[in-house]
Amino acid sequence: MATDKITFLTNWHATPYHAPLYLAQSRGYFNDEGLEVALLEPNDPSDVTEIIGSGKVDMGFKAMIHTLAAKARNFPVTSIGSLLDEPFTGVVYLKSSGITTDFKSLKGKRIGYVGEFGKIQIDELTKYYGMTADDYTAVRCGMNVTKAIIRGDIDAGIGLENVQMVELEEWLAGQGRPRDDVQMLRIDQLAELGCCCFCSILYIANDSFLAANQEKVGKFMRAVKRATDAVIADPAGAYEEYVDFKPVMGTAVNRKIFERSYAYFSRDLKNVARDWDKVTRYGKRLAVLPDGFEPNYTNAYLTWGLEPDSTDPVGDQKRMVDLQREVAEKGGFKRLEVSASA
Ligand SMILES: Cc1ncc(COP(=O)(O)O)c(C=O)c1O
Repeated sequence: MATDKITFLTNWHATPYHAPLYLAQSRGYFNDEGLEVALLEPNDPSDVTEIIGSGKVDMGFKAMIHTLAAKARNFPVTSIGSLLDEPFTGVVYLKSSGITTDFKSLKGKRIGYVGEFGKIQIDELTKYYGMTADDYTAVRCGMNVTKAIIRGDIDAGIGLENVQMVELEEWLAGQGRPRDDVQMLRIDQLAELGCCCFCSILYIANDSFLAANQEKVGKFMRAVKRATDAVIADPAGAYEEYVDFKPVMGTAVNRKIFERSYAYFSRDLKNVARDWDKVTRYGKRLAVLPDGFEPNYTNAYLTWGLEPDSTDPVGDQKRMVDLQREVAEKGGFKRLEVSASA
């Protein structure tokens, strides 16, 4: 039996930064485009590209590095747009762990990672800091990195500034401890990448599905763009609707995660060519991608005006640090005005 429904697998269990996807469903934006969409959640985030690449599911969300690696491993997928642009990712630790801003302080520590690539990234970094992969213990944690830090099972773990850091900040506050006891060693800075684009979260599609359903995919992207516009225009209202649809979003921690994710939403959903070039080079450096590998993305399904690329991506990152610090301290919804050429 066949179904006309588009199946869509998220990169993580339902999380606050998935708001545009769920809003497109709850407001009927998919239906307005004549689409029916089944939204699915993984239990192991490392399954996602394999499931989509093998055609068991049509579309989904995944980070850039995983999307590139999927193609290299013969799970053919293509990114057709961006959900989150460059959310800061790194080794998240509590000051009490003895870890400092010096990478070498990871020596002898237990570092949690989600699925696979976190370990590959840390292993590669150890070389630059005169260490080897045996100088620390890598612990695979799946979606439980925050819990493992709280339980003391690991000394630090790979996470996002707008998710795991927020969870730990709120846990610390609940214990009467200062929120800034949680810190991050940013992987992009340690690896001198100049952007956190390897962790940009993308809309991806199975290549055969894409080839056979171009019009449908264009409609899908129109629906999520409409929802993204709605989230950016009225984040508080959009979030209330998300809570109605997914009651688990209604916690204080999830509201904070949403505030901290707001600045990272891509407004035009564009795949940024410069970022793909950088991460393709990084993937080759990590030996995850072969020489001559061509990145798998297209903006062909984004049928609205795309914004010009930023003229100062490094400056944008610095301003983003300040903006996120302000949001962490004061709350609210703030976005960066990106410096773009006219
Ligand atoms: C968003 C995101 N999650 C998780 C990871 C860690 O990768 P893995 O889940 O394969 O360990 C990365 C690595 O870049 C990432 O960008």
